[in-house]
Parts: sequence; C-alpha cells; structure tokens
Amino acid sequence: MKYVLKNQEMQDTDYETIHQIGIPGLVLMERASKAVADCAMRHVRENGRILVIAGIGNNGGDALAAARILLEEDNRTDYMVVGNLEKASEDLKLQMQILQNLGYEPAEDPDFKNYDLLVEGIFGVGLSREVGGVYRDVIERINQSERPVIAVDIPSGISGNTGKVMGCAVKAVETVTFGGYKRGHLLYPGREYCGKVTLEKIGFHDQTIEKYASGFTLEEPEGLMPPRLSYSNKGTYGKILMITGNETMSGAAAFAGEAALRMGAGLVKILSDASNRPILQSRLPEILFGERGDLEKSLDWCDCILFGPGLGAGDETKEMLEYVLKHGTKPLILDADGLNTISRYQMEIDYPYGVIMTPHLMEGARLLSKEIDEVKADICQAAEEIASRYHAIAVLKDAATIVAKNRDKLYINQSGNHGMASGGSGDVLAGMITGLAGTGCDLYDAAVRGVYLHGLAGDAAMREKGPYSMIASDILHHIKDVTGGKNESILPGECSH
Ligand SMILES: NC(=O)C1=CN([C@@H]2O[C@H](COP(=O)(O)OP(=O)(O)OC[C@H]3O[C@@H](n4cnc5c(N)ncnc54)[C@H](O)[C@@H]3O)[C@@H](O)[C@H]2O)[C@@H](O)CC1
Ligand SMILES: [K+]
Repeated sequence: MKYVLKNQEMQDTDYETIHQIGIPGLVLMERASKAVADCAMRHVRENGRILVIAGIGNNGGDALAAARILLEEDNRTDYMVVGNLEKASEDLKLQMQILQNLGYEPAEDPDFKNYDLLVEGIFGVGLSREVGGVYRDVIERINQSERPVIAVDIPSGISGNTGKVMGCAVKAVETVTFGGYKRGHLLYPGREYCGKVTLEKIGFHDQTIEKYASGFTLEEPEGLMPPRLSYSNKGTYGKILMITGNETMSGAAAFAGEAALRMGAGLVKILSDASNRPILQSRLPEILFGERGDLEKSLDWCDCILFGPGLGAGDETKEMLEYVLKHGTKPLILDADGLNTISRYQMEIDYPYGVIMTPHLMEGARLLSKEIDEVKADICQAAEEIASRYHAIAVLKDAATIVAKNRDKLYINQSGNHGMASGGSGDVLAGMITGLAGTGCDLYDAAVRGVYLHGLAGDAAMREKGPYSMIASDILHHIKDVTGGKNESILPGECSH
C-alpha cells in the first residue's frame, strides 16, 4: 500500500517535517536531488550531455542541486533557470549560488536538441494556475526537442490534484517523486505524462505522510484475499444472491456469477428471467437458479446481494429494487441497471446494511445529475459526492478507478489496461466485489480489493491475449492468477513453505 497526496497535503507534510520534526528543508532537498541525479545517470549514456531546466521554486532547487551532483560525478551537465530570479525561493537562490561558487554559470539560450537528456524542475506541487508566458514556451520547446526528459516530482504543467494538463505539460520518460504519490501521477491524463514513476524516500516519515494523505493505492496482491480454512464448508464462504439478467442479457448474470465463484464464494444463487434458466444452468451448473418470485425467501437466505447487471431499467426492476431496499438486511452491491434505476426514478438510498455502488462515468454523471465532463474534471471529487449523497461506498469506474467512502482515505487504482474496455468487464468486477463481500470481507476492503484484483486479472489476460483480442471471459479465466493459494497444502501440517 502506498499513500497518495494532493498538493496541499504534500506541502503540509513538508512543513511538519521541517518545522515540527526538525529535518532541515535543505537536507530533504539534497536527498531529493540525489535521487534525481541517480535517475538521470541511469538514463544517460557515457559522455552524454544533460541539460537541467529549473523554475524559480523549490522544484527548481531540487533540479539545480541535482545538476551539482551530476557535475560532481563528472557528467557533462548544463543548467538554466526559467522565470524571474528576484522572485525565486530562498533555496533555489542558494542552490544557484552554490553552482556559481563552484564556477558553473547558467547556459545562455541553450539548444535543447544538443543534449541527450533533459531534467526538468520547473513546477512541482506548487503549480497553482494555468501555465503561460515563458514557462509555456520552455515546456513546448522541451516537448518539441524529442529528447528524453526526467521530471522532478511531477511533470511541469500537470496538476498534482487532478492529473489535468494546466494549459501545457512536459512529457517525461520518468518522474522521480518523493514521500508519496501525488494524485496527478495516477489520474489521467497526468499518468500518461509521467512515464515511469519512481517513488523515493527522502526523509518524510510514514506517520507524517499517513496523517496528511487523503488517498492510497495498492501495488501488491499479497494478503488481500480472505483466509481459507481447512475445517470449513460451502456455508463458510458466503451465500450470494444475484438479481441479474433479463431476457436479452443472460451474459451479465453468467459473468457476475462466475466471477463471484472464482473469488471463492461458497454459493451463488441467481434470480433471473425464466428464459435464462437453461442458458445459465448449462453455462454455469455450479449456480443455483431462481425466478423473481423467489426474491422474498432468497433475501432471508443470503449473506450479500448484487443487484443490477443486465436487468434493464424498467418498472419491474424498480419494484424489485424498492423491495430489496425495504426488506434486505445484508450488504448490497448496486451495479449497472440498479444504478440506472436509481437515477431514472430519482430514488434515495438509506440502506443501513452497507451499499457499494459501481457506476462508470456516465452512470456516475446520471447519479449526480451532472454532465459527464463535470465528472471527468475531478473524478475523485465526483466519487466522494456519490458516496456522500447515497450513503454508499462509491466505485467510480474509469481507466484509473476511484473508490470513495465518507471519511476514509480515497483509493486510486493503478491496475488494469485498455484491453478491458469491452462488454462484460463491469459484470466481472461486480461479481468479484460481491464474492469478496459475501465472504465476510469488510465492505470497503471488498470494493478496493475487487477493483485492484480485477485490474490485475485483466493485465494477466492482456499478456495472454493482447489488448485487441482479450474479452471479459479472459478476465474471468485469469482470476485464478491473482487470488493466490495455488501452492497451498490440502491437509493441515502439509505446508510446503
Ligand atoms: N523543502 C521543501 O519544501 C521541499 C520541496 N521539495 C520540492 O519543492 C517543490 C515545491 O516547491 P514550491 O512550493 O517552491 O513550488 P514549485 O517549485 O512547484 O513552484 C514554484 C512557484 O511557481 C509559482 N507558480 C505556480 N503556478 C504557476 C504558473 N502556472 N505560472 C507561473 N508561476 C507559477 C508558485 O508561486 C510557486 O511558488 C516540490 O514539488 C519538490 O520538488 C523537495 O525538495 C522536498 C523538500
Ligand atoms: K517538475
């Protein structure tokens, strides 16, 4: 798990580290610049020429100190500063003075194409408005030079808060950042401008970062699945009820049902249109099939409910959803037409047993009565609004999916790929989350882990089938690769590890 911060949260972390904990800012800066210089040396060939481009804030200070370390290591390095030096930060002025004391003067109007590598520290977490003037000119020259660029902290021009391009932005091959990720590293389009993101420790301690970070991300699948017990039976791993699939969309029910079973669920019962009985029972004989008349007794039977995939958003769905919201007593996952029904009929949700809502951007926009562009402008905020308005855990699905719950740290997902952008992927996700929730996993954990593992299964599918040819069934097929436990022993005491 890694923390994710907004600009102000990083500045607060800086402030506390320097002024309350007592690590001098210049010590942090020296460590930051060492990490940047090391990265530059990994990228540049022997005798290659490096140009360091600094702004006038502390991001520029990091860059100039990196230039000094590169020179100390005998790299052919020039530097330049963009902006009015009179307005520069004290640390930037100091770093420039040190370079001059050592006899290194800034390069005058250097031709970027004469260098093998550019290192840019124009703006970091201090970027606060659209980029214009000399800054814009330099950023455009950097990109036009077609030279590899290392960005210090975040590519200049990318908003650390939203990943938005603030007028224009540097396209980097690698970004070296410090302490924790910034949201802009993980959210699109910023994510594409960063190249590889390398997170370095420079003196910010975890407890300080944890105190200020409003977000987190997962990077390792270990330890995410609920434990399996030798002494257990199918009842131990959850009885899941799925109200899914109308007469034209049996596939949604099949995908969600199989995904829950592949996540380890004990029993899955699908209530669907009668015409789906032969299809589902031949495709997925492991499931129990019921018709909609079975709703009342199924609600008593189950440990967890999925409502929505492939149902259609008509009056019948509305009546069933009202019934579930009134009589259900188990955690509820609302997806697809469950969500469309809520927005279409402007239903309110106040369901005390826990709700996860899994809208894609368009469904999210409908739930908030907004235009999709408003949702895209800050998807973290949109996810938080859905969570707060519907008293739910919101899973707002996009290339970087967000999971939000009131007062908890927000999750930004990094797994997954564009090969997953095809029909059925969302049904698989809903089934995976429901599978985890039905096995007794905390609901927020179920949402976060389901999203992360779904992306990892998609990545495994992409490696096998490629982004064009992979389909939702391939994601299902690869769930086995991300749930682990394949080498575990069958009998207690027979462990191989
Ligand atoms: N001691 C510290 O505070 C540390 C700071 N660090 C570095 O310092 C960076 C933050 O430094 P700063 O807070 O000085 O800010 P930046 O260096 O990110 O920004 C410089 C200044 O540019 C101005 N500015 C913002 N948007 C602009 C725009 N669109 N056009 C023109 N000017 C604009 C702002 O007034 C800002 O102060 C981090 O990203 C990191 O690289 C690291 O060295 C770690 C320690
Ligand atoms: K930068």
